[in-house]
Amino acid sequence: MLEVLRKLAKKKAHPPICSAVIVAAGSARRMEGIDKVLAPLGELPVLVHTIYSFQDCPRFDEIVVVTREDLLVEVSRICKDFQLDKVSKVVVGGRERTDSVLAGLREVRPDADLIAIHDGARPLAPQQVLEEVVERAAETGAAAPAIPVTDTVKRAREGLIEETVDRSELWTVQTPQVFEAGLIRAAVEKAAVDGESLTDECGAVERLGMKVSLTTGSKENIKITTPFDLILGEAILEARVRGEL
Ligand SMILES: Nc1ccn([C@@H]2O[C@H](COP(=O)(O)OP(=O)(O)OP(=O)(O)O)[C@@H](O)[C@H]2O)c(=O)n1
Ligand SMILES: C[C@](O)(CO)[C@H](O)COP(=O)(O)O
Repeated sequence: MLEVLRKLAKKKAHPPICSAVIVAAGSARRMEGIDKVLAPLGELPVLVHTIYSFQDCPRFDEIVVVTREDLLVEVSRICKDFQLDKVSKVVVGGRERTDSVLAGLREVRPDADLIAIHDGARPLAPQQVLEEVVERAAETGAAAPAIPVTDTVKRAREGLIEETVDRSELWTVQTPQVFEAGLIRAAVEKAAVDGESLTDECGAVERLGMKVSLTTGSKENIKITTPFDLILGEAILEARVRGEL
């Protein structure tokens, strides 16, 4: 089935229509009271950096932003004020990540060939990461950026090491994760029906028994998870201004 879709996509005269769903409807429990998607990073809110990455990337035709109900008006205003004209919809997410992804998928244009799911809390994804992951997904149907684990990894219980885990096959996976439109819709809908709580969308596709290709991630593509990540984000932006990154 996937093979057939792939061949059909290749036959299309146009480059794949690509939509991005940016999920920003979380409650930022690990941020010690900071509303991370609206927190300032450099001169701009985190979410504006995130949306700009996709606005600037010629591969993307449309952006759907998923937000919390209490931020709907503010996020819609921000998209207008910053002239983020690829944003076609701003919609309300749900309690679990999967609910938010589903809410976004429902608003994606029906003729999209590829859909990228990206964390609103990843504001600094380099263009090269976006380009490569879209290109690979167009070839294989599913791709995600990742970086190899470099620390030694231990499995521990109650503060005591039980074993050293072989890290040679371990990767930390990032977003955007890009999929053929039919595949990601089917995978996330099934995860929701099954009540699966997933931390990323590759997980939903893996559960269908499908393979996801890894592409080159970036250490700059941090996820703002704790307040310390805002300090890291500022340092990355400053290094970019100095031309060091
Ligand atoms: N129900 C949810 C949960 C998460 N997200 C989004 O998924 C991304 C990655 O999630 P995470 O970093 O865990 O964000 P939060 O869920 O907000 O953080 P926490 O787990 O600390 O509460 C974020 O952009 C977040 O807004 C979402 O849209 N809807
Ligand atoms: C999707 C993700 O960013 C990939 O690394 C990550 O799994 C999100 O995890 P979180 O627990 O919701 O922060």
